[in-house]
Amino acid sequence: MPSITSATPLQIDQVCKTYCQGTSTVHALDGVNLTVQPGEFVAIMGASGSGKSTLLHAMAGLIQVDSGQVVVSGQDLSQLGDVALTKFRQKNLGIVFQAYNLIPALTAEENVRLPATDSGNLDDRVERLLDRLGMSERRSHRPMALSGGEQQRIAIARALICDPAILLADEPTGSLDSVTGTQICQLLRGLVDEEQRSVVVVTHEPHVAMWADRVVVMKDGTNLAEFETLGTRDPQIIANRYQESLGAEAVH
Ligand SMILES: Nc1ncnc2c1ncn2[C@@H]1O[C@H](COP(=O)(O)OP(=O)(O)OP(=O)(O)O)[C@@H](O)[C@H]1O
Repeated sequence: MPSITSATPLQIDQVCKTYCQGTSTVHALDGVNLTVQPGEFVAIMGASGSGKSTLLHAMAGLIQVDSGQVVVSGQDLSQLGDVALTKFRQKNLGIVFQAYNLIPALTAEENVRLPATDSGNLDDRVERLLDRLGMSERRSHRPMALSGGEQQRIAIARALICDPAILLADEPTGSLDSVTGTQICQLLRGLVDEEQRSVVVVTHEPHVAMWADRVVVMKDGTNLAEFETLGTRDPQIIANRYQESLGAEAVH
């Protein structure tokens, strides 16, 4: 296992999570290992039910794992109580969901400001983010008056307001048309290339995964295989590599 340093944004070591419902038991995560480097863009692919969202939620500290370690920027999340975990998450992780999860009663700008924990330079940070995401002109609109792509831009701005080193996104383009989805992927790529953030995206889509540096393939709660994209922006190549990976042995 690579050594954990505070500079390693994300280290997942032998993580297991089991759900029990009635008499049935689901091993949603079954010994997952994953390290995400600074300035790396990782896509997590896999069939429905393979454990992708559970893994992302474990990385975000949104669920407790049964065993194994989730270490974010040198901090083992299991060592934090609820309040400390919430504060740590706000400062160190940005999280984006398929459904945007904006507060309907607040304007776009108010949604972006909402998670800010310190007021230092807040106006400047909001301005820069709205500008960076091309949303300055739409700042006074409520979510209902924004397109899906605009809502996702605001959700990304909100996720970045505390300047986290890591952005986690669960199917961020799942509700968008392909042109808007590509714009969001380019934006995420820019956060890696221009700002050296680490980005982890859960996706079913090769045309989303192709923007990553590395694709991790999940199957039955394990990280079955992984491959580097080597800068190809060809979804067919990614789809072929993904299919080949499903025939591969587990990475452990
Ligand atoms: N809260 C829960 N309670 C019970 N079972 C759960 C819960 N969350 C996830 N599971 C189960 O764990 C397994 C993995 O689910 P998960 O949502 O991580 O898969 P996924 O790969 O993200 O699927 P999809 O692509 O359909 O979103 C599935 O069998 C799912 O039914």
